[in-house]
Amino acid sequence: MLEARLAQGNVLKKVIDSLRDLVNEANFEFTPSGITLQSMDSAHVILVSLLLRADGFDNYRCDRTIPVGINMASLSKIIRAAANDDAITLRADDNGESLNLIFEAPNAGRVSDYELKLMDLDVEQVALPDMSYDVTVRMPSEELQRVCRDLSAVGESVTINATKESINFGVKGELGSGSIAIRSTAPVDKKEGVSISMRQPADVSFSLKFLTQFTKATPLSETVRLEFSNECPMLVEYPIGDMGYIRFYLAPKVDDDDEDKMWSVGGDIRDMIYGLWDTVYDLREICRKLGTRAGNITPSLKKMSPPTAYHTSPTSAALLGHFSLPAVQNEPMKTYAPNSVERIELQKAIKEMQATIFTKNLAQQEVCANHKNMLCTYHQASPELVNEAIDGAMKAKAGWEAMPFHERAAIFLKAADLLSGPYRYKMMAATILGQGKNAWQAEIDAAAELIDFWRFNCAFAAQIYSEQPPKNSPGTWNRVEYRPLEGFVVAISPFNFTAIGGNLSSAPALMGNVVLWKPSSSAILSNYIIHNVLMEAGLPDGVIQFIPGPSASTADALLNHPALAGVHFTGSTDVFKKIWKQVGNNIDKYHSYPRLVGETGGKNFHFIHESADLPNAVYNTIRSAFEYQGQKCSACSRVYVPDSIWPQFRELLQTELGTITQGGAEEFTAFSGPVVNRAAFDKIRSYIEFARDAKDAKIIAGGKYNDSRGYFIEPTVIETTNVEFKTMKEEIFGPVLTLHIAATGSTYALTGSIFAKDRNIISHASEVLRHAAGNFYINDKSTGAVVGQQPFGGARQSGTNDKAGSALNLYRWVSPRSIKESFVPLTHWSYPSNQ
Ligand SMILES: NC(=O)c1ccc[n+]([C@@H]2O[C@H](COP(=O)([O-])OP(=O)(O)OC[C@H]3O[C@@H](n4cnc5c(N)ncnc54)[C@H](O)[C@@H]3O)[C@@H](O)[C@H]2O)c1
Ligand SMILES: N[C@@H](CCC=O)C(=O)O
Repeated sequence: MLEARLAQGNVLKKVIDSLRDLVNEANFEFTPSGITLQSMDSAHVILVSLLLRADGFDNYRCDRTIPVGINMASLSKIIRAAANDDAITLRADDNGESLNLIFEAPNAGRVSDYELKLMDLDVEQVALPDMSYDVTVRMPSEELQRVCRDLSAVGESVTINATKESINFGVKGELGSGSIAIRSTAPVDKKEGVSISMRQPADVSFSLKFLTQFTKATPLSETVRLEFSNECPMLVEYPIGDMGYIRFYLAPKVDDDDEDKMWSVGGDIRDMIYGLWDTVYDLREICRKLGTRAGNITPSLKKMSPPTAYHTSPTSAALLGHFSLPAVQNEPMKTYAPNSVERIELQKAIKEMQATIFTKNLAQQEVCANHKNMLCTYHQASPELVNEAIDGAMKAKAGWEAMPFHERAAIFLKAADLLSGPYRYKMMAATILGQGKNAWQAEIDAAAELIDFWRFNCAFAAQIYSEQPPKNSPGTWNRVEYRPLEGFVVAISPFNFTAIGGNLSSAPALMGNVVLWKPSSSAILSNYIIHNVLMEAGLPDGVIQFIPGPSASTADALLNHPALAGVHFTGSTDVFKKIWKQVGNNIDKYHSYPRLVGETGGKNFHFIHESADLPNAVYNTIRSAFEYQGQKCSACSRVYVPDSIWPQFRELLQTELGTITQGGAEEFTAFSGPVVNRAAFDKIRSYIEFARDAKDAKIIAGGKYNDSRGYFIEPTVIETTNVEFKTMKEEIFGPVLTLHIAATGSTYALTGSIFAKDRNIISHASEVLRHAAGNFYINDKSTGAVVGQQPFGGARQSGTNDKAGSALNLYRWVSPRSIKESFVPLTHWSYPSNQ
């Protein structure tokens, strides 16, 4: 139910008058806090936004949001019947079928009652970014009206620029040209006169027709505010007393020669606004690239509505029950067999992504199976922007920390369901195209594992929160509270698992931390989709800040900040060591000791005993070494085969490798695909060439590569007689396997497998290899850990072994507080022994 009364009904008349020619049909929203309207013209050149606050009405009551679809011409006809000094009352029922307009003469001698039929409109709403512009001008609204009227006589478009002294309007047309300069007469903080504030110059060009139409709002306000930056929609705002405003946004004129320019999208204001959102994290960076200045959209940070006020309202933080989470199960995996529904849906998603995402310019993430195509354009954060993102996260911290656990968990459980359902194929398509996985590998990673991370982590977190001291002395109550860390957590993720990006960022967030997430430049699109899914699931703005950027400078900005409380890293050993050293060097700067969690490289082994089931050992070795082109940290890259079974092992391996198919995203039957990028291709190739030239090694399978279309490298097997051979020790991270007949130790200790039937051997190997692998397999391949089944992580140079997908990992993101409460007051300070 809405009832809104305005004694000065004339204001409403003027509002409708100013909108009449610009808006045909629109949804007004009547909300408890006021009336709003947003409308865009059909050509998407202008956007109108109206706000009338509830407290500006003499009487206002609205219990819930009611969208009211109105034909403006009809409304305008009715409202014209109100005299200028009439009071106007608007009344609408919840059913939204009609709107009553009641006009009362001042002495109540006349009361007119009209009923306007409402429409059911499906109108697109655009979320408007809160940006600040390079130039802000406040001037008398009549002056702007005059400028538009005068210049319209000469031409159709107006150029506007400003100096500190004046704002200048110029026009050119068939009959000649003209210009008007309006001088600055007042300081910026004064309401009268003309004031100009300028961060940097801007020179913009707009349609005069629309600008002139905007000036129909002149009777509403003595002043008007113009805000503009190059290549951005201009804002023209007429305040409506203290009650609200009418804002007009106008797309700049498009220069036809300029089609390749990022924002010259046919002058479409909707696309521009979406563009602003898309780039909200790094707008200034793009602008710098474009040689333009779009002012400082304060990145994601402004996008943040004020943090949800859990911390300000004691009742909203009340937890009035111990909620059991829904039981969690591993995500059932789909098979992608020929003609299955999932195969058809995934093929469709891959096609759609290829059709809509490839761009011809500013490309950064390639399609690795066809590197001429770019998967997405993305923009990199500058160090200043990273600092703003940190500030934004820190602003969101209090509200997030205070949100009860079951509310936080609900967000991640919902994200899991969104990914299991509507986002599954889109996420997989981005992983397939951008990171070079085939359907099954993408299913394992981008669907199942990430869903499992989100669901199981909620269950692990619930288990942690329920762990309480087992004992209480008489008259006391002991409790433990699992506080998030003081400061922010940095997540730095690798290219090779979409799920890892999602877990690195969301595990600390689930425990109440705010997170700055720097994704890998080779996994941008899939990781961006993860962020979108989390936002759609209800993650409050600012809690996880997604900040793609150049590795070193972004990491520097993050790691040098005094509020750094933790690093959740997965990637290569060298990079993690660098991070560790950097944190060590900065130790005096930080407010606390940052937690360092890093899962890093591996040199994973298959140990084949002569009692092994040979085909099982060979097939598992092929899967582990060559699925996803050996680009799993767990991939087998060295195999020990005793002399006695070597000929049979070798023969079967070579025969099977001869049947392996290789291809790109759409080739569902291909077992093997491309490696991720040029750097990986070159690195792997150099190892193959090293082996080809070596005296103590020979290539016994594969060894060819081709980067003419995508980064393809054949599954390659090197046999060596040197147990210390380079490819036996260094992580190659590609489809290259080295075989030797004797085992040796390694600085890495991530995964490893023993293949044997002899139980004594299995038992003995498990014993002696205890520290050789954080994930140890018996008669199974060294890859493919499943969340909730085999917590994952390695030791030695392979990482801190904090076991992703387990409670062990989540413990790293909390700082427990022990609380003891005494119920019985002391009656004296002395102890009995003092008597
Ligand atoms: N142990 C595990 O659980 C696990 C899982 C997946 C991948 N990995 C390892 O990751 C590596 C492959 O992934 P990758 O190529 O993306 O790794 P990488 O080390 O090149 O990059 C990982 C992340 O670190 C960032 N980075 C690069 N240089 C940096 C610097 N100087 N400071 C801070 N950050 C920097 C990258 O931009 C990326 O986001 C392999 O070594 C693999 O074994 C390990
Ligand atoms: N957890 C994955 C590896 C992740 C690293 O790339 C596996 O067990 O294969």
